[in-house]
Amino acid sequence: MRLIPLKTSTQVSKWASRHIVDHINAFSPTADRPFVLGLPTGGTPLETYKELIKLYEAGEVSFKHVVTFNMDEYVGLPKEHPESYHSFMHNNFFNHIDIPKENINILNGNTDDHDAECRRYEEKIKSYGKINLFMGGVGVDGHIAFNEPASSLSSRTRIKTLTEDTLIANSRFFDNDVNKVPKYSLTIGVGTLLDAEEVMILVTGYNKALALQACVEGSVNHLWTVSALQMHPHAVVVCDEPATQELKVKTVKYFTELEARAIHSVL
Ligand SMILES: N[C@@H]1[C@@H](O)[C@H](O)[C@@H](COP(=O)(O)O)O[C@@H]1O
Repeated sequence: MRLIPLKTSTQVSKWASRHIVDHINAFSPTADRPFVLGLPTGGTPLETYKELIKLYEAGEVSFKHVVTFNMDEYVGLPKEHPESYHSFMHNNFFNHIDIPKENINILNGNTDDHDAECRRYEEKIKSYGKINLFMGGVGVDGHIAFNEPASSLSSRTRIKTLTEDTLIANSRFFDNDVNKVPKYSLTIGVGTLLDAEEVMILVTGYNKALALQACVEGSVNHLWTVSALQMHPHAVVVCDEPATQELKVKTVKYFTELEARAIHSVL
């Protein structure tokens, strides 16, 4: 695992966006050989999406031959609802770049047959071979996508019940009314995520410090599904200083020295 310990969340977004753009450009995608990018929602990646749009506008990257798969979607929330992950992704990213509509994949949380929809999603990912780079965030309780505590670390795309903690955390997007937050989601599994060629997780803020500790220093444990990243051959965790407050000084020093050049690139 690589840990990139940066100072601020702005640096995290600059590092992450540059990392994505460099990967896409190094891949030289074509219509027949697209770059496959996994994407998250949430507050954390918002700045990274803004940076990616800036890099697109500056002519540094094109998304014409990029295919995307989103991590998750609420069940039963109309696509047009302002807080659906469909709306989030279009408003904050897709509407501002040159990605063709047919290259965008988001789980349909409004189907009658959730299992069939999840199978379809897994098969569509497989039809491209693999996801080249999966970006993600992490929940306060260490969940990745909507793989809540005690999710199987070999899980695939499926329906999940959201925990009370997640309902409370996400109620900030629903008038602070926990009753308005959908109770279920469709989400890629931990196994689906681990199949990606590379996984990059963004962790910012004090409230994510325990999740970062579990991810980097804890043992692999289904109660902190983010810890499954330790099993991945190419996992990169990009964090700001507040998120490191539960890590050992030794851990932070170790990665800071190891990643001095990578850290310097955004200072
Ligand atoms: N399903 C999403 C996750 O993919 C996201 O990582 C998490 C944290 O969101 P935020 O970045 O807003 O803290 O929220 C939701 O639960």
